[in-house]
Amino acid sequence: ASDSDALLKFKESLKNAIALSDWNSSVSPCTDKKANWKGVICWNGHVWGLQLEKMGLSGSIDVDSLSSLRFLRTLSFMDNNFEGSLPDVKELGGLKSLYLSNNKFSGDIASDAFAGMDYLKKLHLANNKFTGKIPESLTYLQRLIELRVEGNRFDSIIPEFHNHLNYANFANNKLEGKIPASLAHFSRDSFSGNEDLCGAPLGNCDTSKKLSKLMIAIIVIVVAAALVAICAVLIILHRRRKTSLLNTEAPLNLQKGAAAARDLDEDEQGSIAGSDSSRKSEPGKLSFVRDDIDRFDLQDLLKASAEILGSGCFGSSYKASLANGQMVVVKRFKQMNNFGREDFQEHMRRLGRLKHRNVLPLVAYYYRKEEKLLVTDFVKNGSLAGHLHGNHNQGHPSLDWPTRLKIVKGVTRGLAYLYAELPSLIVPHGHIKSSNVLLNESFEPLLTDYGLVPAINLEHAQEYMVAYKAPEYTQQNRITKKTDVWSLGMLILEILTGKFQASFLQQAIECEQDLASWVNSIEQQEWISKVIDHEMHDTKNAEGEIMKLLKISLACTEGDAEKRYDMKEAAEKIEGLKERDTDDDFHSSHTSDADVRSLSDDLSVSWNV
Ligand SMILES: Nc1ncnc2c1ncn2[C@@H]1O[C@H](COP(=O)(O)OP(=O)(O)OP(=O)(O)O)[C@@H](O)[C@H]1O
Repeated sequence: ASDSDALLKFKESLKNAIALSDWNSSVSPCTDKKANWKGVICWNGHVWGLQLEKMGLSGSIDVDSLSSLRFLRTLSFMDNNFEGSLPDVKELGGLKSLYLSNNKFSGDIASDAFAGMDYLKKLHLANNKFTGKIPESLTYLQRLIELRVEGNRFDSIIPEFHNHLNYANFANNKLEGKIPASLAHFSRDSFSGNEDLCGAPLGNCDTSKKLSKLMIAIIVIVVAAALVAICAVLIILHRRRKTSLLNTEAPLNLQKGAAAARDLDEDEQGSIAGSDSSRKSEPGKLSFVRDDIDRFDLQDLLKASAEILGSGCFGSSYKASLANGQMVVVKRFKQMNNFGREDFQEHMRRLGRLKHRNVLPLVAYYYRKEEKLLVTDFVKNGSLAGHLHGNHNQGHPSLDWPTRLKIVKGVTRGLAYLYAELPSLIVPHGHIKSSNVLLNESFEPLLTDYGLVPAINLEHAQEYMVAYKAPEYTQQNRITKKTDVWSLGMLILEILTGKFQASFLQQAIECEQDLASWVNSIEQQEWISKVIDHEMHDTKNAEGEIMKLLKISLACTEGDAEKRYDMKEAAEKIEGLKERDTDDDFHSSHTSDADVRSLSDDLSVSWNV
């Protein structure tokens, strides 16, 4: 069967495959390197990979159909809703990488589940509900270099690995016993959250620890038994008293709604504060950080008709239409426990005070220990990502150069404002990417998801947030005041090339270069013909300015942070750009950075960083 038939058959077994609506037999999935179907990665006209992430997919994974894709080397189904046992992946013997993290797969994995997968280099099974033993067959895959199984329910001991893993993560399972010597060089984080694991890099496996645990267990049982006895006595006394009152009392009416609201607020203990931290508890209330909008409460949100906008790396975002016609977006954050309640409220109020035409204001928040909600206005024109990579398939015109320049300038002004207003944050934005740039009716950009790095659990932030994809983090484990500038540069490259920076997804497909290295690998004379997005029509009299912006974006994405522009320089250069080349610099496509015009009059930010 052709690749097209195989994929269409594979799609039949998926549920909720709305995102794959462009998969149809009228066009083949691949033309040479170019993929015509969403989520398909092509090589020489063949399907080389599938990257079906964050699509809300469920159903079953039809491995049989995939096995007829002869060139299939990489598969990712991360961040979906797949359930049930691990698919029979060993049928796909040519796979080099397999990413199944963040689904709901469950059950034991057969010991030979990966037998014969001799090309497998990377395997991610994290954050599912797998149980039982870590499959033995993994330990013999000679090419395996990266293994992530954290956040499951694997138990028993970790087997000895006979291969050379560069990275492994077993954290947050129920593993026990001594860590095998072959894995002892990994960091403690790779094993944390397994109570009964011991040996390097964790503590010694001494028996006294086991004994003291036993003692603690005995004490706990004795204390619990005593408490039960006391409670029993109290209940008997209370019942006696109650029977005497029953004759006079009206029947108790437990309203369902009230009970539900209490459930939702069970850890609130009535202490959600509003904009005034001293305000008394108001369970079930949203905390508003702005005064200029009509208030609504959590119940209104729960009752509103809601539409899921997408699931990002923190949780899902919903558009809610309130009874009064107001439309808001509610974003749920699960991994946001870095701050205690007080500090969280303080931080939200700080973000709530921000006011700039290119910064989407926070409207309200809701605090629970396990989950936070952030509420913003709904922005009708959607995200820049949608306009760059999706909408024109659905009949929307692509963005022209003047609009792209306007967006770049707006984003830069918004970012410069965040730098000025949040000087204590190393990365005042921290998560700049095209889905976090929303466009209003006149295509003025609005930054969202800013200022959140300090609130997000560090491990989660390190894995998913854009700031942590910067070279200074990947190479030297640090982020700096210039890190957001790198993200800005990457965003500008995406805007100019129309290409998506794949490494911003949880995993970079192996052959994918980053955009900056790709542009750098091409001769400058060829940039206009090869690099810039041809959907950006009518660029004839603007090529000089486009070249300048490309150079600025490369200076912003410079790998060596020392040499990289700082925010002030980047903003000045960008402000200097014009929609059209003037006569003077019409032939300036090879001008040096020094020629790029500097400080413009309308740079209105005060620099206090
Ligand atoms: N206020 C808003 N108005 C309109 N669309 C929005 C709004 N906020 C988010 N969106 C869109 O909803 C979708 C889901 O957003 P969400 O923030 O949950 O995920 P994301 O931006 O894709 O990833 P991440 O969680 O990493 O930020 C995105 O396409 C985003 O552009």
